[in-house]
Amino acid sequence: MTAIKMLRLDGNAADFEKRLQARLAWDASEDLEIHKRVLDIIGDVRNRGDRALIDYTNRFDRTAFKSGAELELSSGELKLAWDTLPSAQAIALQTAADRVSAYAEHQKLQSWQFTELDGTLLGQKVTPLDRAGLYVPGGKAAYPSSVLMNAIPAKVAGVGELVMVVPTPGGETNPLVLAAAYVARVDRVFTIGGAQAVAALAYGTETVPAVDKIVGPGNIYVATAKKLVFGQVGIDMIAGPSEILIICDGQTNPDWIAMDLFSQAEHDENAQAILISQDAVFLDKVEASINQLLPTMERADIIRASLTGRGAFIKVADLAQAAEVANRIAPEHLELSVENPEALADNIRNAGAIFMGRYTAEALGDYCAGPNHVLPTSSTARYSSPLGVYDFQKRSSLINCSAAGAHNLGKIASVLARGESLTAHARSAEFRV
Ligand SMILES: NC(=O)c1ccc[n+]([C@@H]2O[C@H](COP(=O)([O-])OP(=O)(O)OC[C@H]3O[C@@H](n4cnc5c(N)ncnc54)[C@H](O)[C@@H]3O)[C@@H](O)[C@H]2O)c1
Ligand SMILES: N[C@H](CO)Cc1c[nH]c[nH+]1
Ligand SMILES: [Zn+2]
Repeated sequence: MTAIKMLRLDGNAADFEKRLQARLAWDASEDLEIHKRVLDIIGDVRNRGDRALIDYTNRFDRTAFKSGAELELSSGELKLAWDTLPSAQAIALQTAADRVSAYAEHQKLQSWQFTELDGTLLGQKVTPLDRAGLYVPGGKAAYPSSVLMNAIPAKVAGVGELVMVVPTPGGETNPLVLAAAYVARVDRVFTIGGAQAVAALAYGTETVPAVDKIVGPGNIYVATAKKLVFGQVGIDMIAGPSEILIICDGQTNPDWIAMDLFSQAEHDENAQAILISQDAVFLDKVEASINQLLPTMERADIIRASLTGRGAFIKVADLAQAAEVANRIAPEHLELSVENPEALADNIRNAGAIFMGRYTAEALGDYCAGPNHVLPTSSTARYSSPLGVYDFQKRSSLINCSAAGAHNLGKIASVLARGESLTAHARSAEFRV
């Protein structure tokens, strides 16, 4: 096995910015081809409904479904999966679900209103979505934890109906995924994936009900489909390959840091794992740990491809510069493996989730710490936030004018409406003055 040599970047080099951006760039060379293929799939599912859904599912997931009804799992199947789960798994799943739920309760938006002096009431009414679609990835790996992370905030928000889709390659259902759907009280589960599942959720078929919003991560076909159906339905975000950025002061066990980098690299050949330190000798030690630990990993090939293709070690002058670089990268996950993580966190503006201190492995957040693991990737943490209860709630403005309020506001509206030459607007307001 050839040793991995991590790409080294120097934060003070003249070409640093250029080299960093090149490393962060997400290869979009195939995008147009995939875009076209996904558009075709969506169009076909819209036109032919279940028939197209079944054809694509059988083709891409190597299944042999004949009718739409076969695509749905019964509530009995979900319960059976839960009832027959080994007790250690059942306890872990339930504990994780309880923690995710307790955290989500803090995120609930509440309706509010206030009354003005003339008796006019203004406010905002918060309403859960009627029906949400949850995409749970299932191509290369099964993700029971993603079931919890997507479904629980929706339930806490009070969504009327939760419809989950998950591909079952080769027709194999994953018991832990089904048990997670049971624990999270998902209402309906369909064994479909990819762009065809997203299209079915967006437009509905004879079997799959159309939803109001689709959430959840997935591969490039899923992400592209979500982009294309946006507008017909809401979407949470376009989640790209997993990312981890670690800032370490050089005092954490290098094996821990190497394994934390592996933890996200093992998701995908395109996952991104980056380490920043002011200590060049420590970077060497972590590289040695990587090479020592890699042969012990089950997903060594994926980790190797990820680290060599998209990983990097960045040497900076000090932790202040490390924070600056992290803000530019705006990673999905940021570990602050330093002596005083609170002080460093004060300087962080852009990150999906911040894991503070040497003991806070990112993996804990993936499963059971409580915060959601569906997070903004590809630098989108500059402007977006983790999946949460608020993604399943919408807001309506409330206006209830008293007679006095209608009089006061009517005069203002009239002037502005006439300024826009919108006479009906003006007269509608004036009638009440
Ligand atoms: N951000 C997060 O929170 C999070 C969580 C879990 C997983 N992930 C990511 O989600 C992704 C999951 O990807 P996956 O592939 O394992 O599962 P997936 O469920 O996203 O994709 C599988 C589906 O892709 C479709 N597909 C495969 N090849 C195709 C082709 N040639 N043409 C058309 N459709 C095709 C098939 O329909 C298949 O059902 C990974 O990148 C992983 O890192 C992210
Ligand atoms: N790290 C992933 C999000 O990037 C979530 C996950 C699920 N299972 C393990 N990890
Ligand atoms: Zn993970």
